[in-house]
Amino acid sequence: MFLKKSLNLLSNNSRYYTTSTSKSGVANILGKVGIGRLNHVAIATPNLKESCDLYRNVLGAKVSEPVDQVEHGVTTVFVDLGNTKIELLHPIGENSPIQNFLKKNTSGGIHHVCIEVDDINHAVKTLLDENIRIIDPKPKIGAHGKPVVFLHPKSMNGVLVELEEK
Ligand SMILES: C[C@@H](C(=O)O)C(=O)SCCNC(=O)CCNC(=O)[C@H](O)C(C)(C)COP(=O)(O)OP(=O)(O)OC[C@H]1O[C@@H](n2cnc3c(N)ncnc32)[C@H](O)[C@@H]1OP(=O)(O)O
Ligand SMILES: [Co+2]
Repeated sequence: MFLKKSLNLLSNNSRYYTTSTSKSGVANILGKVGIGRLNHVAIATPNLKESCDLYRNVLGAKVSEPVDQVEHGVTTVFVDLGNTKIELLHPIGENSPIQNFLKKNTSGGIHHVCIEVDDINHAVKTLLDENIRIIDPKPKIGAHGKPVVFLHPKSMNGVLVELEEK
C-alpha cells in the first residue's frame, strides 16, 4: 500500500485515494502537479575541484564553471549528461543547508533530485493541500534562473526533492 501510495504520488495522471482527507474534502489527490522530466541529480561534495576534475578529466564530461548561489548557501557546478545533469554542490559557509549532510556523509553523496513542474505555485498549493512538507513554500530563484522549492525528505520516502518550474 505504501509503495502504491508513493507511486501514485509521483504520477501526474493518476488519482489516488488516501485515508486522510485533503482540504477539498474526500481525498482526491494531486490533480495535476504537472510533474515533468528529471532536471538534475545533485551530489554534495567535500571537494568541488576534485569532483570537477573527476567528471571532466576522468569521465570526459562537459563541466561548467563553479557559480556561487549565495541565497542557497552553495556553490554549484553542472555536469552535462545530455538527457539530464549532475549538480555538484559545495557548501558556502557554516550555515549552508548542506553542512549537516556532509558531516554525516564525509565522502559526499547524492543530496537531492530535481524534477521539473509546469507551474510551481500550482504545485506548491496542490502539495500543501496534501500535507506534503515543503521546506519553504515561497519559491526561490534557483541555479537556472527559475523558481524552485524543496519537498522535505520525510514526505518523499527519504529523498529530498527539488521542484523547478519549466
Ligand atoms: C541551487 C539550487 C538549484 O539546484 O537550483 C539547489 O539545489 S540549492 C541546494 C541546497 N539547498 C537545499 O538543500 C535546501 C533544502 N534543504 C534543506 O533545507 C536542508 O538540507 C534539510 C532538508 C531541511 C535538512 O537539513 P539538515 O540536514 O540540517 O537537518 P537534519 O539533519 O535535522 O535532517 C532532518 C532529517 O532529514 C534527513 N535529511 C537531511 N538531508 C537529507 C537529504 N539530502 N536527503 C535525504 N534525507 C535528508 C536527515 O537524515 C534527518 O533525518 P532523520 O531525522 O531520520 O535523521
Ligand atoms: Co538543485
